[in-house]
Amino acid sequence: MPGLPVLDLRRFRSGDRDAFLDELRGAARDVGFFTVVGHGIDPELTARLDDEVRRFFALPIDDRLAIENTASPHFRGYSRVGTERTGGEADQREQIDIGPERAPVSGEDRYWGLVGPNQWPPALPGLRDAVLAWQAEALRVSQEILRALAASLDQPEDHFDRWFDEESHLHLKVLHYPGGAATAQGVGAHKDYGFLALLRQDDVGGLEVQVPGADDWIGAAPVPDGYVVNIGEMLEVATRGYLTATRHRVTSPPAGVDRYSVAFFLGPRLDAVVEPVDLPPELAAQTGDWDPNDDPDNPLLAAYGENALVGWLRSHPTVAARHWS
Ligand SMILES: O=C(O)CCC(=O)C(=O)O
Ligand SMILES: [Fe+2]
Repeated sequence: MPGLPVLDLRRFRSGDRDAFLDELRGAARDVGFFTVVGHGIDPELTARLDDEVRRFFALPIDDRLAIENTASPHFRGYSRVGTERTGGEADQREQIDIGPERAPVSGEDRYWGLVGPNQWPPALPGLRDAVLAWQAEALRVSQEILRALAASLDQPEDHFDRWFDEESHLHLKVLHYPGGAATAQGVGAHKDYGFLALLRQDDVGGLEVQVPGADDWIGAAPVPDGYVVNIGEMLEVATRGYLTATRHRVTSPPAGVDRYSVAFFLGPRLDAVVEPVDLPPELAAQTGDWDPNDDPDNPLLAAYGENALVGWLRSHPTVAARHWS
């Protein structure tokens, strides 16, 4: 089974830059997924993160439920196996949703209600530190990848930078997929919103990607110290479909095997409205008749915040009913 393309990020700042950008553009268009090595994230930091994540999911259920997301109008905190839904079906994973550490704000548009504090587990004080340190590194690496993508489309490197100030809507998920779950749907098929996602996965496997134009799914095989990167819907919109937000899913591990992952989503400011990238003519000629609203179940809306909120309301109905009705 072919895996994902592997790209060494160090080539972006080297004499090999042009060849790297060609490969990056090809991977981001043809697959929408690739594995990045040469990212510079300290393996000791990653090991500390992995350790805290495993400890969290090993806590007694009451300690996990102490930060249940139903207490948070901002969709932050823990959710039990089966409570998150994708494609109308329960996902067989438990998780913590974490966002930027900020106080609530008010604003005319309802999506400002997504801004607010995180919940951290009192029973595991080390988790906060490890997650926030890793989040800063994930932000650094994903912004570097976004700059490389901009350059690969013949734009100035800093083309997207203005959306990513201190109010950017970053999102991180700490995930556990238990083995032998009630169904094979670890997480159902979906695309990610935002610009990019960066994923730390263990060596179990189970992430599968539906390459555009193909019906079958390919496994995103784990690469030691590699991070899986995928294109989000905002980048697909911004490039009129030149870059591809690819559908993906996770199949539950077999009985007796647990899978852990941490996903980081690079989201812009909530009020960011994506403007089309002025693609060079030879790339624009390949976008054809792309239509942002061709999927009626998943309309791509103009303001990022509205797009994000629709996703949250759909995937967490209990939080939606309690805080957003
Ligand atoms: O856990 C994974 O490997 C992927 C998770 C994912 O796709 C998501 O949460 O959006
Ligand atoms: Fe995803």
